[in-house]
Amino acid sequence: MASSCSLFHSSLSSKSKSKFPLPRHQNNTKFNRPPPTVISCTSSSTYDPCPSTTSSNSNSPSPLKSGRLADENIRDEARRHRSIANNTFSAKYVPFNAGPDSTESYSLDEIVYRSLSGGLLDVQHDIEALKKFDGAYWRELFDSRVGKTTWPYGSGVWSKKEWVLPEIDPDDIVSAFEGNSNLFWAERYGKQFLGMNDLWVKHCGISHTGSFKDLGMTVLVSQVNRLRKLKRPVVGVGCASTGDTSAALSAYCAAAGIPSIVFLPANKISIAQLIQPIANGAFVLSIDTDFDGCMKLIREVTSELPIYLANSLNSLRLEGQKTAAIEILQQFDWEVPDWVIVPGGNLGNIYAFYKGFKMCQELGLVDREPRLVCSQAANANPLYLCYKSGWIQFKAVKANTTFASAIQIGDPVSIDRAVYALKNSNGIVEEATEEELMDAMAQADSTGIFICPHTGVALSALIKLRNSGVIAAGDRTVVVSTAHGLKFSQSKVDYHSKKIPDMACRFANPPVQVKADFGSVMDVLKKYMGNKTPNH
Ligand SMILES: Cc1ncc(COP(=O)(O)O)c(C=O)c1O
Ligand SMILES: N[C@@H](CCOP(=O)(O)O)C(=O)O
Repeated sequence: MASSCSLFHSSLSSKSKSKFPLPRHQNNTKFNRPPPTVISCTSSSTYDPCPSTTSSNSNSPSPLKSGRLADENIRDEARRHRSIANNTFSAKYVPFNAGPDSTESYSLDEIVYRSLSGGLLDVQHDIEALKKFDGAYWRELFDSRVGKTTWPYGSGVWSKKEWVLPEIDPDDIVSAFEGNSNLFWAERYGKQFLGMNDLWVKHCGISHTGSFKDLGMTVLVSQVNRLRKLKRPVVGVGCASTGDTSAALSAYCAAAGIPSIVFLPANKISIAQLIQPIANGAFVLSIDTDFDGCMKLIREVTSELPIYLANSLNSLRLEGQKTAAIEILQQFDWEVPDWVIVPGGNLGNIYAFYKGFKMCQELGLVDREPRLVCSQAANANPLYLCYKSGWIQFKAVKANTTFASAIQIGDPVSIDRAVYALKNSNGIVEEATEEELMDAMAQADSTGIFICPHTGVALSALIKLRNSGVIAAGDRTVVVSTAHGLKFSQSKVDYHSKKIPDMACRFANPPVQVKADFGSVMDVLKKYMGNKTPNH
């Protein structure tokens, strides 16, 4: 979108003591409540998902107040505890939605993105091993790790490590303690604009690089770190991006000292997004095409060169992203909301949410799943069109320019995953015009939220479903905010400048130009205050 900001020429411009040691799954006993004892370091056949503070070395320096030894950092500490852990959980790649007869599978240490038939892959966990622990066990384990700095559980993703990458050594993990993002009650927005009392925004954009992509990228880059230590041929990690995947990839790679290569569609992402990989030292290619063109190129390149593919075609990413769903349940004290609304582009995230909710139900943490809504920009709406055809026909589209630039995607790689997630959650797909999404963003911002345009797309879906009565006033509804509004400030500048062609910008709030003298300022303020009533 062209920038027209004449109005803005000035300054607008555990150390947790092992709470749950020694589940007795070796003899198949279902472990309902954590026993009160502390883990024994001599027990070689036990698994301690939550490391204790007990030192395995009696000659070690005495613990600091924090429980860490005097010369230890948090990684050292995790390493010391690792000797007492015997991991019994595992995961592997299988063809996505494979039938019960399929025997095709791959170790997560293999470099593979597609099944033999060319279809998508999925990370399949050993659910039977996880089921040896009941829902109460998992709920309490996950709850016990929130708000700590214990490596790696201080991360909202790695606090669910057993369900994410159970076999990775904590020493290989690359984490910025992502996740644990704010789920906030949109009280005024809900009441004023939608007559709702139980509307929530899951702020995944309040994150290390400003979007939900951090959740998946910590997992992918950690696995790459492991692969490189295993001497697998991975010289660098690459992605095509509309700006958020590239930001996350470059940051996590930079933290681990791994080269990153990003393919960006020239002039189609925000300045804030563009500068992120540049600043993080990625090799940035600005390519004269759109995202779908970049995606095609990176797929070709990664099949020729030892560059590991970091887009969500790679199912590892979704293992991290699914933790946002688990987190939502956790934040509601394991109560299930009625609706979760997610903006969709390449369509990995809607499946990740489905998978997170599904695992919680399957493993007994909750008894049902929410209904999912995926919302697209009308200018890039292939999933919406497929839904409207009764799921009969999917056709890629040429994505047109949208203020929701991170979802300007016409040929989503995870279309099959998205259709599966929506069909199995009694889901709905909606779309939003440019005016709808920008108005929704402006209204939400006016209640103090400051969302990105993609979240405006999700809110537009909510508005439509409320107006049609599909979502009821009392339904507990979560809108997933996928990126930080500050990454997309130019779209807000354009809107509040009222300079967007063919858009009324009904909720614009342009600044008032005023002379630098007391009288002029007083005149303007009196006029402004005359319209307000005192609120006693
Ligand atoms: C900010 C933002 N919101 C939503 C999405 C859509 O996520 P997905 O591609 O997983 O559908 C993306 C990326 O595509 C994004 O960057
Ligand atoms: N919005 C994404 C598009 C690519 O999605 P991915 O999840 O497949 O990496 C981005 O920011 O690049």
